[in-house]
Amino acid sequence: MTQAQAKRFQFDRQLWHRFVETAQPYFYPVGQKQTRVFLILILALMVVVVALTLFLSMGLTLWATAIFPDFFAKSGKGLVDGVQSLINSPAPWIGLGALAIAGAVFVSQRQKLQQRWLQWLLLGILLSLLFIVNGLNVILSFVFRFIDTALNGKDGEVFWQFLWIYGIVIVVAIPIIVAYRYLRQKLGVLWREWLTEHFLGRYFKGRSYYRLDSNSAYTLIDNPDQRITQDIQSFTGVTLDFLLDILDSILTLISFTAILYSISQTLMWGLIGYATFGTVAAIAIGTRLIRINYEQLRLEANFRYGLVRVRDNAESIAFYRGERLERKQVTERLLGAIRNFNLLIIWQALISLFQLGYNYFTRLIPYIIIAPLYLAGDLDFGAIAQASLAFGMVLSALSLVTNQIQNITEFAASINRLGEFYDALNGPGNDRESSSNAMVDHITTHLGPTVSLDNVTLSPPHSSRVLVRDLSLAVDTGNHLLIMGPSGSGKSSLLRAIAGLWDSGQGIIERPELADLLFLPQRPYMILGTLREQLIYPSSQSIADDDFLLGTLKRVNLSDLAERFGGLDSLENWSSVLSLGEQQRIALARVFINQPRYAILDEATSALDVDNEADLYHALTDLGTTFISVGHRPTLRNFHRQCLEVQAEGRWQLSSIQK
Ligand SMILES: Nc1ncnc2c1ncn2[C@@H]1O[C@H](COP(=O)(O)OP(=O)(O)OP(=O)(O)O)[C@@H](O)[C@H]1O
Repeated sequence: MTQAQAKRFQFDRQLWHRFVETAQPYFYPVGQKQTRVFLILILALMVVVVALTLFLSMGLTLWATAIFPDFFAKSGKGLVDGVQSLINSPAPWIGLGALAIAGAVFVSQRQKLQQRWLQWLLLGILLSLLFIVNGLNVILSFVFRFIDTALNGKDGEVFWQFLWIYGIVIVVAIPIIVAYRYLRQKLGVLWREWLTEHFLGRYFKGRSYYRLDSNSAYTLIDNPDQRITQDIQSFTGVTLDFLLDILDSILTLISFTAILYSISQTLMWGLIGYATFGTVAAIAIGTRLIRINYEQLRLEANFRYGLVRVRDNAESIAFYRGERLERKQVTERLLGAIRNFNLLIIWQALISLFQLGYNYFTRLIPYIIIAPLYLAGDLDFGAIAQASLAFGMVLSALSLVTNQIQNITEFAASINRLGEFYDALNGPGNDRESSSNAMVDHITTHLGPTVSLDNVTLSPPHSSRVLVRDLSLAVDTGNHLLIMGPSGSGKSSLLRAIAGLWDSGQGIIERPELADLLFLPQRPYMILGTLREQLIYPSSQSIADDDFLLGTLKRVNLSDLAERFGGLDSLENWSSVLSLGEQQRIALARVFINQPRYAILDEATSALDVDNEADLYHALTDLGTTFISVGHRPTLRNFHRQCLEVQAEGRWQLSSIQK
């Protein structure tokens, strides 16, 4: 593994940048220095939530005191006094000031936050619910303390009173907790939908899906499908989980550390030291897991793709009776995933060993420290249980990283996969730059009224082999060109260069906008959709009425097709229910329907009989479309005006065809 590769699997700045690049856009535009503003906005949101919760809890306490004055006078005196002194302190004014500042921060960013208010609102509600759940936990810790102490002191009245309070708190808490969980998932789903669209937009823009060449041995981006599906889903879900868990831990720390501090300072400081040690150790062990998790995601995706290929090529495999080899290949992919998984569970076991030791051992500590205080009469009985509860809460808050290290490393792996993908999608030619071909010049494409090539030398990607050297030709309107030559000489490659798919080499290609050209590739491509969508492809909206579509089917000799399958809106797996010749005729029908200025036909009639082929070429000539065809049959010469013969080692010969 190179040093650069090893760097992909560390907790470092690059991982942080990748995380921010992927996570931020849903909430705030990404760009230079924008992350700071984004973090300030999160802080402002927290300030709003804290201030509102402060006012809410003060208001609720005053309201409850007015309704149950006797109870609060007897049992809740401390709380009422606390709230009264809070009201008389500068806290409410500070709260109001903080609210105003936080509000101003949001207002100042309103333009950049356009269409992003829903996510901020949901995040705000989630944070508020989180605060409330935390507050309820603190109340419960006191309720139990009073229950235990009342039991120990045999005070029946107080005992029953607090049992009632417990019941009431639970009735309030359950719907809040359920709403909190629901909203957390809801925000995750909305975010996933947005982020997936965001990636899909880039994946299809500038033909990135082709440029990434994800099935090639040179690719940096394997299995984009898995990155767009599984990686994004886990990214959004886990980011929210972690964000809220971290905030929850901070709140728990603030509320329960105060309780713990009031019971025993030694216990609190010891705990903080212990948790710091645990976190550092967990990160050190966990770093190794990032790479293993990354590999696991890749190998699982390879395995799944192996099976998808079998499904897509079922008929060819069945003809060849290639089951044994296919099964062997799929099994090898499975074994690759299993081997890595075995490594993963060994490391997980090692981490569990550390985590369990860490967690079990600490359970004893509060008793060891608190019991002597109780036995000496310095603490009431309920304080022991409260101290253990507070200790447990603070410990779990401080041990977030230690306890979640496996999930964190899985998360880091998916951040890396998404980050790499994002970089590759955003930087045109990023992957090409890293290839050995980086020094080779590129063919330049200009827009012009007709197709012409000027001194074009063309090579396949990642190769120094020359397919054609210094080729110049012009295909003016109506001056149809036929390209011939031995198999593998570079005929289809020339078409790829005209389409802008390949640009390794030199020279200039002039062509109209791609929207004015229609390429029919060598292997007919049938989309997933209805017969109508099939015919109008690559247009996505209806560009012709039913009569025209049925007339075109007749023109390409498929007049019974619509009837055979139940109309233009019938849905089939067209690539398996149509013969190759029928698929080629559907592809030609697309030329009649879309009526491009140039049709580029790569052996597009190779599966048709000679008469059918002649009919279709005559119809194409009548249409007024200029065509460039690649083919082997000598009869094709009858329909073209010039012929390019591609020969070995980059040589070629251009001649006009005399009628
Ligand atoms: N993605 C690729 N990377 C590297 N080389 C490629 C790639 N695709 C095709 N080639 C090579 O480029 C050469 C030209 O391929 P091309 O498809 O243009 O041949 P062709 O003349 O159209 O052949 P045929 O008549 O058999 O369709 C072939 O030797 C092929 O192996």
